Formats: sequence, structure tokens, C-alpha cells
Amino acid sequence: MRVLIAGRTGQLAIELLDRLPRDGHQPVAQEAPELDLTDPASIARAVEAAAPEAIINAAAYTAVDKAESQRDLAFAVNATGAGLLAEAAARRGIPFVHVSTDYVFPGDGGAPYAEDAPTGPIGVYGESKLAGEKAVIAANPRSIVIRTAWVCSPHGHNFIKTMLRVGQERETVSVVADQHGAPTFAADLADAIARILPSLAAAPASDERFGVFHLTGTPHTTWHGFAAAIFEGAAARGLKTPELRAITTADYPTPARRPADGRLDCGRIARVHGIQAADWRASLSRCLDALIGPEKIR
Ligand SMILES: NC(=O)C1=CN([C@@H]2O[C@H](COP(=O)(O)OP(=O)(O)OC[C@H]3O[C@@H](n4cnc5c(N)ncnc54)[C@H](OP(=O)(O)O)[C@@H]3O)[C@@H](O)[C@H]2O)C=CC1
Ligand SMILES: Cc1cn([C@H]2C[C@H](O)[C@@H](COP(=O)(O)OP(=O)(O)O[C@H]3O[C@@H](C)C(=O)[C@@H](O)[C@H]3O)O2)c(=O)[nH]c1=O
Ligand SMILES: [Mg+2]
Repeated sequence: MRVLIAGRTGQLAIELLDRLPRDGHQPVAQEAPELDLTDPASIARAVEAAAPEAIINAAAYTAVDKAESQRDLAFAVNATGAGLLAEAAARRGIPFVHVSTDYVFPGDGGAPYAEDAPTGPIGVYGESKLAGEKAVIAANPRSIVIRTAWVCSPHGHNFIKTMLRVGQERETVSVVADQHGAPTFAADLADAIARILPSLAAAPASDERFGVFHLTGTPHTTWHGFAAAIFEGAAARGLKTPELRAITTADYPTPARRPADGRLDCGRIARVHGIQAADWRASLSRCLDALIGPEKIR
């Protein structure tokens, strides 16, 4: 199955390119370095050139704070662009895999969100991603939208790399302990997508295999809990680690509001696709092995 992956050098795109199975000598996953989601002609060109049998959208505008002052760009990439790519897939009659976020929820529910729980983003990034979900499903009913959260990997920008950096620079690091969720490793998400993809090829639009799914790592924690695990792993690998303090959201003002409780119930993807949430602590350990070592922090 030839798969076109939008997302340039993003965390998920890199893992997908690495993990989608190869078909004999043919790499089945194709990058789309020239594909710009804000440029409809470039989408058409990339899709035509790749002649894919499925498309995965791993491209997004992910700068949560900056989105507050770049609303138009966030919507152009995350909503309009995602919809255009899904439409290109629909025109070819092929399935579309899209990735969304816990930030489509307000975070005041007090329990993990089910896939059909009412959304209500509290920031521009989340609003743009919610608009993207709707655009994708409207454009191509043979779409799967996977909402995930707190994505990390050895590549690109993420919370682990931020903590390792500030942990080297400072004696004390303060992290919010009142925002709940679950880290997700791009490699685990890519593995799940690679397993799901083949089953979508022949499925009709009304099939339960399409629609909205949740997939994060397990167990739930807070950003502070995640930071503690990161520093514990860093210390075990010989890195100098800071004192970690628990603070509240009020102590850490940011341009964008973030959900206090963005935990996602991942039941549907287990029932329909047989995908179980991966233990992020094991994945963190592998990620730290890749990152920590002589000259290894990029
Ligand atoms: N990171 C996270 O914590 C979370 C991410 N998600 C979602 O998961 C998906 C993958 O995220 P992740 O891999 O972490 O994201 P990254 O930010 O690591 O990568 C996103 C990629 O999209 C590319 N991109 C941005 N604008 C455009 C554009 N106009 N056209 C084409 N490509 C573009 C970026 O390229 P460039 O850098 O060159 O602009 C970058 O390579 C996204 O849909 C994201 O919303 C969901 C929950 C959490
Ligand atoms: C760096 C830092 C952050 N924080 C807080 C801010 C924030 O509430 C939380 C995480 O910080 P980040 O900036 O990494 O979080 P953020 O960029 O909001 O991460 C989000 O990205 C988007 C793309 C998603 O889709 C979400 O699932 C989520 O992963 O930790 C501290 O408390 N102390 C610190 O030193
Ligand atoms: Mg961020």
C-alpha cells in the first residue's frame, strides 16, 4: 500500500516514515517535502505525484501559545489545509488518517473524555484542530481521526527535550501539577497507525473502522508527574537534574489556556481496532536512551 505522509520533519511524520512496513524494495511511505497545507496547488501536485493508496496527515500548526496571535495561520494549516488534503484523498477514493488533540476539550469534565463527549476548546490551537476534524470528516467520510496528547519523541520539539534543557540550565524547575493527561510517544502512535491502515483499504464509508478515536499512552499523570519521570530517567543515565517543584496553572501564566483535565478514554480504538494504549514509561525509557549520551541532546 503506497502511503503519502504530510508532515515534513514533524515528530509523528519521522516515526511513520521509519515504521510503516516496506513492500519488497519499494518504500511504501512517501514524504511530501514540497506539500504546503496552505497552498492548494502544492497539495494537488504532491498527491498526483505520489499516486497514493492512503494519505496520512501528520502536518499541523502545533505552537499552542503562538496560535493565540496567529489565528489565521493556525486555521489555514489545521482546518482548511487538513480539509483540502482529505478532499484530495476522497477524490482518489482512498482512506485518510488525520491526527487531532486533547485540546479540543475544555478540560473541566472531571473524567476521561469519550470519543463522543462534547468538545469545547479553550484556545485557538484547539479551536483550529476541532475545525480540522470537522473539515476532514465532511470532505472524506472514509477518514479516521485519532485524537492524541502530549506527543514526544527523540526528534523535534517536545516537553522531554524542554525539561532536559532547562534541567541542565537551572537549579530548580517548576512544573504545573494541576493539568492532567497522558504522554504519547510518536513511535507508539505510528505503530498503531501502521496496524490500522491496511484494514481501512477495503472498508466502506459507513464502516465503524472510520470516525473519531482516542489514543494516548497510559497511565494518566500530570505535567509535573511526567517531569518527575523524565528527571528520574535522566538521573539514572548520569545527567545532573534539578530540584522539581509542583506549581499550579495560576503560577505559570501562558498566552493560551490549556485544559486542566484532558485525559482521553481510549476504549473505542481498543474495541474496533484492537489497539491498546502503550505504557509511556517504557517508551520514555527508550526515548531517553536515544537522547542521553555523549553529544546526544539535540
Ligand atoms: N505535539 C503534540 O504534543 C501533539 C500533537 N498532536 C497532533 O499530532 C500531529 C503530529 O504532531 P507532531 O508530529 O508532534 O507535530 P510537529 O510540530 O512535530 O510537526 C508538525 C509538522 O507539520 C509541518 N507543517 C507545519 N505547517 C505546515 C504546512 N503549512 N504544510 C505542511 N506541513 C506543515 C511542520 O513543518 P515545519 O516545522 O517545517 O513548519 C512539522 O514538520 C498534529 O496533528 C498535532 O496537532 C496532538 C496532540 C499532541
Ligand atoms: C516549560 C514548562 C512548561 N510548563 C507547563 C506549561 C504547560 O501547561 C505544560 C506543558 O508545556 P508545553 O508548552 O510543552 O505544552 P503544550 O505545548 O501546550 O503541549 C500541547 O501541545 C499541543 C500541540 C497538543 O496537542 C497537546 O496535546 C499538548 O501536547 O507545562 C511548566 O509548568 N513549567 C515549565 O518549565
Ligand atoms: Mg508546545
